[in-house]
Amino acid sequence: MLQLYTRADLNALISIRAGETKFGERVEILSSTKNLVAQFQQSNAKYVLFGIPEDIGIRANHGKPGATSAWKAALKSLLNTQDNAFNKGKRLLVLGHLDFSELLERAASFDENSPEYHVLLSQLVAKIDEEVAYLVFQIVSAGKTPIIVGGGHNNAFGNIHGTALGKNQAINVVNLDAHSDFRSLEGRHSGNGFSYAFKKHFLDKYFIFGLHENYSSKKVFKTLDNHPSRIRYNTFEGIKIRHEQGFSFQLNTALNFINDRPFGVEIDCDVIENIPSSAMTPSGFTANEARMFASFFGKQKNAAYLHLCEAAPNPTNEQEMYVVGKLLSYLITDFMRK
Ligand SMILES: N=CN[C@@H](CCC(=O)O)C(=O)O
Repeated sequence: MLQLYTRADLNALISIRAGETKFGERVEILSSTKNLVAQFQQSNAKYVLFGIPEDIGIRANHGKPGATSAWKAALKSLLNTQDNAFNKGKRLLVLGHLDFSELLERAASFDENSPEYHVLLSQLVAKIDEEVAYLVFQIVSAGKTPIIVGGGHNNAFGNIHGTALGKNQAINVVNLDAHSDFRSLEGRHSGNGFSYAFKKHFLDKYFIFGLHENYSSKKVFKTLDNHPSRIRYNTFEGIKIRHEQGFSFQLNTALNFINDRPFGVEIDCDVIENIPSSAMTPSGFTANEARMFASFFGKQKNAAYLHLCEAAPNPTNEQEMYVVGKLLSYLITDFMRK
């Protein structure tokens, strides 16, 4: 269920300072969930931000839980950036979050040792898919660009589905990720959002940017290689370790591949070095390279949404919450820059 935020909710997160205006003081909000599409249409904001604090898809994919806390960290950090000529709060409508606490409770009640455990979790993920897709559809059909903070990468499926319905056509996606998330159609989880979207014809062309060569199976590579006109990828090792390809050149290669129709922009934080996530890595793109990616694709006319997912800061660790919040807030504001 969509949980809207009031001005008071946002103000409680903002450190107001005399003589300065914080980004959060300028963002738009909504006061009712009625007629969302009409309300979005009336808004002057180009972007609509919402969170998906859940990690059920990650659990269903045998991953390390914890992605529920990224949204809280991101929102606080974003609202406290400065509002200025570069960084304009009025361009963003902060909607709220999809509240899946009931599903999270159900997931926590399942017996991890039961042979049915992952199947039951997948069924909950399919419910999350429906709500994500419906909300994204409403935002996109009102002509706005959703910015979504997860949550697991399972939510790519709802994003692609909702955007395709809102645009009345299959869409393309560029995904900055160590993994393709193109696993088998074995029940929904965070490792198969793109394969399901492809199978259901919501996803036309898919470019994976920065795959880690050690973490995709032969089977997955074979599946990706089976669709050369619709699926392309480069690898982190090819770009950053062996220097076979330049980062900027690859940004343009990916854009040329996906720019023939609206495209989604996905960033899985497990591609960024030392960021707490289900598949945290000491070797990956830097925060600045992820920022370049968000900025580069955010500027494109066909950019239809931004999804930041899989960051999993420990909510009791202030330092982790601070670092992840700041990273996500940079990525959001880079994407929004003109
Ligand atoms: N979305 C992530 N997908 C990775 C899982 C990484 C992990 O959580 O360990 C995958 O399926 O391989």
